[in-house]
Amino acid sequence: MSSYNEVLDLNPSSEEKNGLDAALRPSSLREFVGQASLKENLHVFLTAAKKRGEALDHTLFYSPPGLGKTTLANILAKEMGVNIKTTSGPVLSRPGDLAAMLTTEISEGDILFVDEIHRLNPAVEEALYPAMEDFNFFINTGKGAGSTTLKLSVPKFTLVGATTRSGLLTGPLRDRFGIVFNLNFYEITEIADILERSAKLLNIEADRRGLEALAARSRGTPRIANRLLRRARDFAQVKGDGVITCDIADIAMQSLDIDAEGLDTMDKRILEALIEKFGGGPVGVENLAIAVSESIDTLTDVIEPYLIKAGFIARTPRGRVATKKAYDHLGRKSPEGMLF
Ligand SMILES: Nc1ncnc2c1ncn2[C@@H]1O[C@H](COP(=O)(O)OP(=O)(O)OP(=O)(O)O)[C@@H](O)[C@H]1O
Repeated sequence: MSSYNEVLDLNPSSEEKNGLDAALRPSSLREFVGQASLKENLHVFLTAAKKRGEALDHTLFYSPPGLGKTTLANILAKEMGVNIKTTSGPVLSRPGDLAAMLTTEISEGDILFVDEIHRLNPAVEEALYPAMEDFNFFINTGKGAGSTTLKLSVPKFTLVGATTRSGLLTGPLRDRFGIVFNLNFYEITEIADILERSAKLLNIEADRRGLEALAARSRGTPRIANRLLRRARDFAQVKGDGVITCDIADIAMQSLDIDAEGLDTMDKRILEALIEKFGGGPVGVENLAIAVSESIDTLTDVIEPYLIKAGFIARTPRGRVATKKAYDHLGRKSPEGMLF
């Protein structure tokens, strides 16, 4: 269990993914805010595939959690006018699970969305290669000398994979995706636009400055923004007149221990450890994780990407270092002649 602030914890429960996330998910590329060049390219690839009457090429989305990979997979299905079947790397534990899905639940042109695709079992991953390439699936039956291999044809489907880092995928799997997109953290104005849409859908009253104040603390991440919106609504109803204003946003964020840069106590503990225990670094991620009692995966995939993007931590070949911005943010004097 992560000790990370609940509101900022990016690993959503399945209730959240199927509940709030799903309710607020845009259903067309037009409604999807931000990621301009990705949208433009995706629009071209979708239109071309539709014109040719073919399935879309296998597509990989990678980004830190909560930036819209699942949303885009669903949009692809809607825009192509096909069905989507959703699963995840850890759930597809045996090649037989994949065979069953591809032969009974998927039709020509459909999308198979595999979240956390980097967590596929190697045997399933190997079975996936010929399915992606030639739409064949090989099943081994029996053992030893009596074993045979059955070849099944599967419908021409599109595999859409999602992962937090493309480097987590094996080379052979990555090479089989014709389309690969990285989603970036969103700008504050884009997050404020997303919040405006969410506020309308959830019937929440808010003014633009209030939404911008929330957006500034959302770590460039729509999932966090939508959560902060709901928490701020509680404060607006109890401490104000129901409208989320800048003041209400400030009160809500202070109560949740989220500072003006969107950092919480865990972020600050990481920066403090980096500066105090490791003299500002460089330090390996393993030692940093131990120092703050957090898992290496959560630190590298969930917490650190934003701290790097926001300029608090720099990654060097010798490890992580605290930047001048980190020293300033914590009110510490930075060493003379800092490089970052
Ligand atoms: N560009 C966007 N415009 C509007 N809403 C967005 C956008 N991107 C994400 N969201 C909203 O943010 C929430 C989280 O998005 P989503 O579940 O697609 O993220 P994800 O990258 O798949 O996360 P994870 O990696 O944890 O599975 C959803 O409610 C979604 O509607």
